[in-house]
Amino acid sequence: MKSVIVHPPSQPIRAEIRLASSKSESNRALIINALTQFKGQLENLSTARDTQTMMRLLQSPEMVADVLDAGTTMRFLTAYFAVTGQHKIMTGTPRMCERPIGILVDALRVLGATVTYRQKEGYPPMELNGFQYSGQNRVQIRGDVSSQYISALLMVGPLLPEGITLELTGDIGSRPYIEMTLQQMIAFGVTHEADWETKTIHVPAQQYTPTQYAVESDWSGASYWYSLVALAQDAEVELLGLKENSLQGDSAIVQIMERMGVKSVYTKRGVLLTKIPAEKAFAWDFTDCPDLAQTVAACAVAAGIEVTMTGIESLKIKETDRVGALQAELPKIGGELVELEPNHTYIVRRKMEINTDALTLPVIETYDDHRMAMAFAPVGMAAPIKISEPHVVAKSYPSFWEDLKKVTAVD
Ligand SMILES: O=C(O)C1=C[C@@H](OP(=O)(O)O)[C@@H](O)[C@H](O)C1
Ligand SMILES: C=C(OP(=O)(O)O)C(=O)O
Repeated sequence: MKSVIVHPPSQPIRAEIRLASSKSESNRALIINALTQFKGQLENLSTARDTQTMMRLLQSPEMVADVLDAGTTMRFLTAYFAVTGQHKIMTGTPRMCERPIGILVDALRVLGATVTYRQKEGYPPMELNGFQYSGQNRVQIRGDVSSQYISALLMVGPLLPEGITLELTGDIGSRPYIEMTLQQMIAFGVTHEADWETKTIHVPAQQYTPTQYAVESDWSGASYWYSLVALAQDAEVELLGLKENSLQGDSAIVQIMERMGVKSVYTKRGVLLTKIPAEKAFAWDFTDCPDLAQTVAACAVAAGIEVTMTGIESLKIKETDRVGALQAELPKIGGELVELEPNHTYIVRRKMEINTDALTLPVIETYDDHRMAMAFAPVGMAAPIKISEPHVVAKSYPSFWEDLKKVTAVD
């Protein structure tokens, strides 16, 4: 289908939604379980394409590992195949081949991996050609480009003869994802010492213990439901399978949405979202939760809330340049994302009322980015909205449109 239209609901929304499970947790669990020779038992793995791709490539005897557009799959598998000495060619979609990987490859080379770039230095595709431990287990690595490089190295760290010591340099982005990695390693019996003052993480050499591990629902996917409740006239939604003490940093959506008009109450089955009054303006730092930025930006414009956003630099190297994509698409719903301080502080706000004329509906382009589609869909609660290339959601939340159809018309 080329596009879908999301219509405002014709009646109050009362719904229970079983979310997709977290692709971040799933992809870590799969790598770690592979390092137990697949002896553990993983439950509730995500149906996300990124996770399905990870499962397929972990089992595949083929030399070419095509990760499609899955960042974690590319970064985690590169470290896994490199350190386990497998001969592989790592590649992906054209966009994946524009997403940098040099920082991870440099670190793997320090440890003893043989890696060659097949096209452009620092970017996929690359060829992995064996591993011989260099005797050097202390690696300096930038923390401000992608935490996925750090997670990838931590997970293979216990296999190295002397473990691994990572010294993170610069600011640390997406830190909760690093902590998620460390917590999942603990769940499989692997210990570490992390000193966040000196930004040093040490994982001694040791073995993973096969474990039964159940993946939580996806808080990033939950964020679209929060936005929907914020924007609908009358809505109560229970999201099943979420926990108060989550490993996922995107559970910060609870605090953000408390300011945008949604109250969260944890239930036995998940979390119940209800409406409360919203603030008119507030500031939020997205350094720890970059995947929430698009949800908040689209919701802010539709709700008429002014949000000062920082910590969104990493958005430029994700599935698309998400800052550019928001700047191109928000004006179609009457909003703008303005850069106040170069590459640092942005403001997102409404400039004019949303167009509700069915004949001239705004068409939101999605740039092969699942989060562009899902972030703009809830705007349909306020006025009809057309979303282009809706199939993009398959990357993380394949049943998104079916779930949305439980509460409103989508055609
Ligand atoms: O480790 C992970 O599972 C992820 C880390 C984040 O990426 P960065 O570390 O590149 O910000 C996040 O944006 C991505 O969706 C998933
Ligand atoms: C950035 C994302 O994923 P990845 O980096 O794993 O492709 C995302 O899911 O928003």
